[in-house]
Amino acid sequence: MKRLNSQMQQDGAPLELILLIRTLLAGCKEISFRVSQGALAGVLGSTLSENVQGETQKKLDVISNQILKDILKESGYVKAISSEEEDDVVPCHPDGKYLVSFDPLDGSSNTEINSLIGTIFSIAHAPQWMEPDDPAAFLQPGSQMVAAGYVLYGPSTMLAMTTGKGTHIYTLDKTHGGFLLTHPNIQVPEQTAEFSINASNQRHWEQPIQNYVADLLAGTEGPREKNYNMRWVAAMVGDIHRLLCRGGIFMYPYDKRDPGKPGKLRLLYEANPMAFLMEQAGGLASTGEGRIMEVMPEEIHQRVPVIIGSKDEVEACLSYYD
Ligand SMILES: O=P(O)(O)OC[C@H]1O[C@](O)(COP(=O)(O)O)[C@@H](O)[C@@H]1O
Ligand SMILES: [Mg+2]
Ligand SMILES: [Mg+2]
Repeated sequence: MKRLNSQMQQDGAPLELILLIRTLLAGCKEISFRVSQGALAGVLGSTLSENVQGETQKKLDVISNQILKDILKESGYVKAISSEEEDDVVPCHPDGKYLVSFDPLDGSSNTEINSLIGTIFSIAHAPQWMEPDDPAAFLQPGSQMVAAGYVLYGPSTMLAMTTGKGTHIYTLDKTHGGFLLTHPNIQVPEQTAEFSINASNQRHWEQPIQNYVADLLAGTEGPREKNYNMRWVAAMVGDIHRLLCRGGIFMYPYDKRDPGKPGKLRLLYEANPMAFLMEQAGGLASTGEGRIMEVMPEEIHQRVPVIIGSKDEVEACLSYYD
């Protein structure tokens, strides 16, 4: 079975990017071990401190963030980091060629119930003019990413990654510690009968999503003339993994609760990397108004609405916005 290294070489990734990704994944392997220890490691539960987004941090969030930060700072390949768990940009090496954005632990409320969680990351070039502590360099559209992916900590630890030449899924062989290519060049089915949305927010949704979901729920008696099933992992990383494996549509739409928060998910380290993976697998990723990867970020923790998944179904959803 092919190893991660040879697939990245075959896809034409430059050596320094390959070395950076290997470093990042060494951190993820350590997170995978910590996560698998669960309550035994004494790492679960809340620290009762709040992160920049006002959510209570779980200890594993803090630990995962520290692991990735330390390993990337020491590597020399990275000029600066932006992380869900850091208020500001973290300066690294002045000569580092890359910028890394990550959500160290996505779906962290799932840690308490031993359910799916993961790390999401995106990598872009660091401009030469940039000072390592300057957040401005992170404000580039997702179309500038050179690599993106996630590591899913489930019954097995899996990596989904793209360097712009297709999306590949690897499985961590825990006997020797390497990621092996188990699902090369995946293609998301264009059609689906499965959708994911947190329906408890329904009263807050904007009208196009209200109308679209109502038509899905109407099943064979409605205009879509087919019955849909619903799935919700409560961790974007788990929902997107299901979509990559068998298709579907995932939505965290704009809702009317707080005009300052256009959606829940963060552009740099949640929406953009998932959009890159999805597009490279033949799917689509939109805000409802345009392609996620073309959104120009205004700040590093910016939130965006997300409509992502099987091509025909995302297009059907977007037709409600016309
Ligand atoms: O079920 P909810 O509360 O609507 O939120 C679920 C969403 O929140 C998130 O967990 C946010 O990620 P974090 O755990 O990194 O804050 C997404 O992964 C997920 O899709
Ligand atoms: Mg998250
Ligand atoms: Mg998180």
